[in-house]
Amino acid sequence: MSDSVQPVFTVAGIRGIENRVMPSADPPLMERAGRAAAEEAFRLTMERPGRVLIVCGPGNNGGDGLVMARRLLQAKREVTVVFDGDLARLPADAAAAYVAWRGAGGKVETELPPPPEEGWALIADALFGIGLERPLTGHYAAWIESLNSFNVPRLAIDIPSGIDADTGKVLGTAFRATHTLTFIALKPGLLTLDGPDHVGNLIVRTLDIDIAEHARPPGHVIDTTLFRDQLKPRLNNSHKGDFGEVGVIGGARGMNGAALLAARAALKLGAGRVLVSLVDERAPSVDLIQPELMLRTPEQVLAQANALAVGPGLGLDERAKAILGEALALERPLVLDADALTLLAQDDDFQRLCHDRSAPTLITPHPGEAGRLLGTDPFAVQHDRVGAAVELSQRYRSLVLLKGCGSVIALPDQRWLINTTGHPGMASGGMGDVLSGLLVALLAQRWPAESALLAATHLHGAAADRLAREGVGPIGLTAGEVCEASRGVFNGWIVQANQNGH
Ligand SMILES: NC(=O)C1=CN([C@@H]2O[C@H](COP(=O)(O)OP(=O)(O)OC[C@H]3O[C@@H](n4cnc5c(N)ncnc54)[C@H](O)[C@@H]3O)[C@@H](O)[C@H]2O)[C@@H](O)CC1
Ligand SMILES: Nc1ncnc2c1ncn2[C@@H]1O[C@H](COP(=O)(O)OP(=O)(O)O)[C@@H](O)[C@H]1O
Ligand SMILES: [K+]
Repeated sequence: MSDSVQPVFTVAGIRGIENRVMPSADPPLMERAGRAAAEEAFRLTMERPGRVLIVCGPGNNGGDGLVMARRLLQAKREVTVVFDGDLARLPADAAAAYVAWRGAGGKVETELPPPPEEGWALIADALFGIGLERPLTGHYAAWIESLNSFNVPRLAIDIPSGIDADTGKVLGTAFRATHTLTFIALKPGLLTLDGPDHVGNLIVRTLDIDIAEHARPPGHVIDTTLFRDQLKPRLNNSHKGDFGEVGVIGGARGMNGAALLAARAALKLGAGRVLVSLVDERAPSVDLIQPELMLRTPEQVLAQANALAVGPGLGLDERAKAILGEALALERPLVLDADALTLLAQDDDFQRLCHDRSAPTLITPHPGEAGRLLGTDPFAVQHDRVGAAVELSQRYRSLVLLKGCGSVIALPDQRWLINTTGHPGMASGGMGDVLSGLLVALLAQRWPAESALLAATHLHGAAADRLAREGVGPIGLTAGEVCEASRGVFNGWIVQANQNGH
């Protein structure tokens, strides 16, 4: 894994690093964290200096806030600290931070005071960090609701209070930050589910810890360096046979478009030839918008394609089952999406076939499909997206993409990655079909399965992000537009990856 790729740690992993580093850390980690938070406060209030409100909780997150407060006070800034915890039960570092704050002449409020006449210059949330262990209720919840109502910069220390650091779930209520300064490394909860709606601009401060020296990260954030080796310009002396033959099977009655979208996406991402089978006897025999596509029977597609995507709009009938069975028996890279996943979830024989394959299987469920595949429901999946993706990968011996806000990829060796491209404008019909098409195009071009899944996932979101920047969406963005834009983004990546002689 390249050094520049951002590591992601669960709470257990962060605690492990803390335990190894803390005993000999000089200056202590809390001093470093508080100083980093004070620096961020200076930056955020540069244009509008004024009184900073820091709300501190009963654990070490509160300690970070108290160090931050002391640093600001020592720099002659006006600071209001709110803390109503039990001094006797403060952890040692936080208790020391409290004593130092009082020693520096700092005062402590036990209730949220009204803002000064000119308003708060900044609100810092140091209530709860990675130690949150149950939903916020009572006065803490009321404080958070009140803090969220101020239209000023709102800085979360380590993680917005109320967000579960491992899952991104809101526990009760959660601070809505404009900025989050997180320590040591990223946590999954900042990147997936409700996290992204609460963190604002995300800043990581490692606190001068060389993480690689202390732990192997279980997760990473996807970026283009992870598949840069595959981003090669084509040789001049190439022909279409070099770029594979994609097969897409789906598109039952009323769902023709799903398979056509996937097939068009495969074409736009450079597959040499794209065969598509619409399992609807009355389907057209040509795609007049994209006549380059070759419409064939399922049998022809299964026989010919060197990588297959099965499922978009496939339906759930006997014919669909027969096609899925045959596709699983072929030792070629296989993307299963949509109805193929529902069929897989229902049938032990399919599951056995899937488990025994030696060619890569890539499954791309949304939380509903993932729930079926795991025998649970979408709520259980969303409750722990990373855990669900890893479990799916193990159970189905597949590479898994669990879609949604902060898509999670899990690999059979238990590594996982989170994708940060994309936006809620993508929550519209056909988006997943386009992703399947992008993915199968890379597989047909003989990309390794892992690189193909990372690249297609990242590209799909990056294309949607580019469109939104250009005013195409987020609202009203269509899957077909993402398909078109993916081509441009991908070609740009190839140019970029091959500059400077790489
Ligand atoms: N341990 C260390 O040395 C360092 C810790 N750091 C900070 O410390 C944080 C973790 O500290 P802690 O482990 O003390 O955890 P927190 O400060 O996040 O919170 C733990 C405290 O909150 C209570 N609590 C949890 N959920 C609650 C709820 N819903 N309602 C009311 N009380 C609740 C717990 O009983 C405990 O007293 C990190 O997020 C980071 O900000 C940093 O200073 C870096 C170094
Ligand atoms: N809120 C969101 N943020 C980021 N990406 C999203 C969001 N909602 C949907 N997407 C992406 O859009 C795609 C939707 O796929 P899917 O649910 O299978 O749609 P469909 O079944 O209509 O094809 C996935 O890649 C998903 O990750
Ligand atoms: K916090």
